[in-house]
Amino acid sequence: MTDMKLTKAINDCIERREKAFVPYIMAGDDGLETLKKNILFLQEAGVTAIEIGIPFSDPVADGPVIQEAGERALAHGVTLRNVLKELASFNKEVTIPLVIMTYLNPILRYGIDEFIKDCGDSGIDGLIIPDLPLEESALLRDSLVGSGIALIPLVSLTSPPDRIRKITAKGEGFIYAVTVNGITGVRDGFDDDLAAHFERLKAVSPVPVLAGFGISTPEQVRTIGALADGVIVGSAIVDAFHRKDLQAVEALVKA
Ligand SMILES: O=P(O)(O)OC[C@@H](O)[C@@H](O)c1c[nH]c2ccccc12
Repeated sequence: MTDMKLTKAINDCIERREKAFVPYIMAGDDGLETLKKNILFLQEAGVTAIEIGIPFSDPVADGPVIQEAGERALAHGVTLRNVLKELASFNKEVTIPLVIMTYLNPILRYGIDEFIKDCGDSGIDGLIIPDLPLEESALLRDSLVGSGIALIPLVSLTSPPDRIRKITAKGEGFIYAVTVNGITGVRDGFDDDLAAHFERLKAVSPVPVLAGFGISTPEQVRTIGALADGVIVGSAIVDAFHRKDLQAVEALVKA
């Protein structure tokens, strides 16, 4: 599915010889009213799309910065349901694609069909569900047909070639290429083999390939961005918003 809004937005960047930049924010960190403010700020700064994290009690893939942001959001009573409702309230002001990142459990509790319908009303263009393996993805994939919402797969550094082929073949929106083994968070160095890994991924993927995990400085945005079609930055953005350091957010976008 290369005609989805999300894929188009990234392909437009590639055509302009730019890289896609997708920041991750924790929905409702420091209160649900920050959601609109942060999304409109990032849109104004020129990001390609935004990944909106839903706080969850058992965030197995998240490092400390995102875990703590999730705990703050949960303390403010933020749920998948009130995030979608809030997004729907200012949907018309948002022109860039929005992606929801959530673990599977909140979707199952919500009810799959109702969730997908509400995503449509809130202007959601993609889903990242880290604990939904390819083998189980039919669960959602079938209900998503015709919705225009992309199911974005994650590919890890250790995925063997055969699995990479299977995952990318079903890829929608973009491929989320995880650049480190382990949890999200700030990191100093990357695998020497990263360039070759991205070459292999881009060669088989029908949709753009974005790199995420451990990218936290403008310098890393440039070096890792050069290997992929763009980057996803989570912990560094979450941290900068929490410290109200909007200049740091902009520096990452501009890189
Ligand atoms: O925080 P980092 O290292 O910049 O990585 C991005 C990441 O935070 C974001 O995409 C994300 C947050 N939680 C996740 C869980 C799984 C996969 C991805 C994510």
